[in-house]
Amino acid sequence: MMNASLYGSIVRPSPVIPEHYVPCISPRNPNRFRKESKCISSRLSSISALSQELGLVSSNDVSLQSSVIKTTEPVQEEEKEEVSAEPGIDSEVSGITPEDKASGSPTGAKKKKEEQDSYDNRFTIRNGREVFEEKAYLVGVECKGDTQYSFGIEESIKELAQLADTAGLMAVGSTYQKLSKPNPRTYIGSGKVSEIKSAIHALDVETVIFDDELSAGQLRNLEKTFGGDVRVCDRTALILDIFNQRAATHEATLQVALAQMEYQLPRLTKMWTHLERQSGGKVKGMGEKQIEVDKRILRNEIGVLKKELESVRKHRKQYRNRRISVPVPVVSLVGYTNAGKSTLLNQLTGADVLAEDKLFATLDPTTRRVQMKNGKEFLLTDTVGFIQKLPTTLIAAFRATLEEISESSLLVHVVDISHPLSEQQIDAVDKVLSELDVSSIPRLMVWNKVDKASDPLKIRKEAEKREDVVCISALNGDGLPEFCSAVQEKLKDSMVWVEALLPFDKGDLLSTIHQVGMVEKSEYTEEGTFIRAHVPLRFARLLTPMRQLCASRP
Ligand SMILES: Nc1nc2c(ncn2[C@@H]2O[C@H](COP(=O)(O)OP(=O)(O)OP(=O)(O)O)[C@@H](O)[C@H]2O)c(=O)[nH]1
Ligand SMILES: [Mg+2]
Repeated sequence: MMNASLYGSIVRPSPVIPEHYVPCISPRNPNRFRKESKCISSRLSSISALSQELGLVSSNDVSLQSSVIKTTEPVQEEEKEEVSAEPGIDSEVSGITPEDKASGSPTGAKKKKEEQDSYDNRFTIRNGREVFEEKAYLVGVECKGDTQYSFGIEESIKELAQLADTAGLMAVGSTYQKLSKPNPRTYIGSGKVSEIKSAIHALDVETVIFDDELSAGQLRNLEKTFGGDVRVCDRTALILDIFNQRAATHEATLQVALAQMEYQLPRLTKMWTHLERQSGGKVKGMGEKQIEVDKRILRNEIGVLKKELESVRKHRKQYRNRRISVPVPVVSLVGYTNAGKSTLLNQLTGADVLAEDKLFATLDPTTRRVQMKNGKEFLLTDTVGFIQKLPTTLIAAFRATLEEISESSLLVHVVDISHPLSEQQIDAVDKVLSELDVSSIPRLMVWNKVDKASDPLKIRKEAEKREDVVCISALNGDGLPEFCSAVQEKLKDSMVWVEALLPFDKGDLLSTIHQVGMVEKSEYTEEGTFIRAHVPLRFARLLTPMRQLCASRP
């Protein structure tokens, strides 16, 4: 069974794959089994399990030999290499050698016991599930002249560590490299590969996480070089894994499962490696056949998932259409993950959306009605947070959910202004928004967490100078009345100006106009009530006959 862990770790079975197909095995300890263990890597577990179930390859048949490191690939130009370790962690080789561990001496036995104890302590509860806290080593590359991302490499790796923590991994060290372009075989240069290999042994690393998306070949080459039981994954797989852990609704689960499978499809090369290794590299043809079978299974699964998603979305659309028939403007909260969107929704509506200091706390949109003191109201929708280098597969998978955003009357961009990288986070959010069809929707920017900023006064003064910025503290409620007024003002931008004469029997309509529109004049006449107001576009259509009535008024 031990070799099953080779296939990467454990993902919750996709909705279409029966649970018993997916082996849940604690890494590096064949005696520990966890049924719903949710460890890193969205790679291959379900597929390999399926293949085994079908008798295509047996995990028991796969023998693991410790791989010999051969870094024969051409050396990539390495302009500057820098190593950093997490605070308190030395990325140099530590005192304990594998030989010590294996020794049967009394100190060896004591060490072994300590190791077992610390191993046991690494099972923690994340997102309501027990996960094994794998030791992860983080690797980044800064490409010279790459202006695509405004985050610096160190900042990006810090964020990767946060993502790893959210996923339930323990980052034990990190390193990065500045290159003119990534190495096509191993992403990083061969010198850096060797350095990471040393760190893996010294720190007992189980997973190496790269800050950028790796190709199938790069993943395979790195795994081969690092050795059989070290997992290699990238930022995308990590984010997918977090989403997989966090998905709470049927639709989110389906979306994430689909994104994971689409991510896996071009990376299905693992079987080939195993089969090749199994018989001394002479079964290439057979391995390729195997991959084709796997790919076919995966494509079928993707087809089934897409169909299921379609039917779930139909239901949601019907619900949304029902909501649209009520002419209350919809305001969507967008922003970087952890900016405080859910906290704001909770404060304004008394909702109970999970808000916590972790990345991607929210995956599903939640909509609640906000009733203001002046009787006006609007609907507020909380959405999934964005992040720099957001995988395109994920944007595509969540497109339907994000459609909520494109149908809203106003976008409120929530910014964590206390964050040292708030400017960069704003850029990253704008970048994602530019990929969605929302450029015509008015926007309002909210600087949140002013209470946490080092100089709140300076921030407030800066905000005053700018148009469309409101300072708030969603946590303690500061600035929320100003926020609601700013929303009202902004909503005007998406409304149309009407003058209409409402017959007296249309009293309901009149009170709705007062509720959702901005009435400037309301005058009783002999024929009915004459009003001048800004109203939502959908509502203006309802008023068309009365507007004509007004136009024909002498
Ligand atoms: N000090 C302070 N903390 C805040 C404020 N608003 C939110 N927070 C904290 O920031 C963390 C993230 O808040 P969330 O509301 O979950 O953030 P989010 O934008 O919904 O995050 P995702 O769902 O991950 O995209 C939580 O620990 C909140 O308590 C604020 O105004 N001041
Ligand atoms: Mg949230």
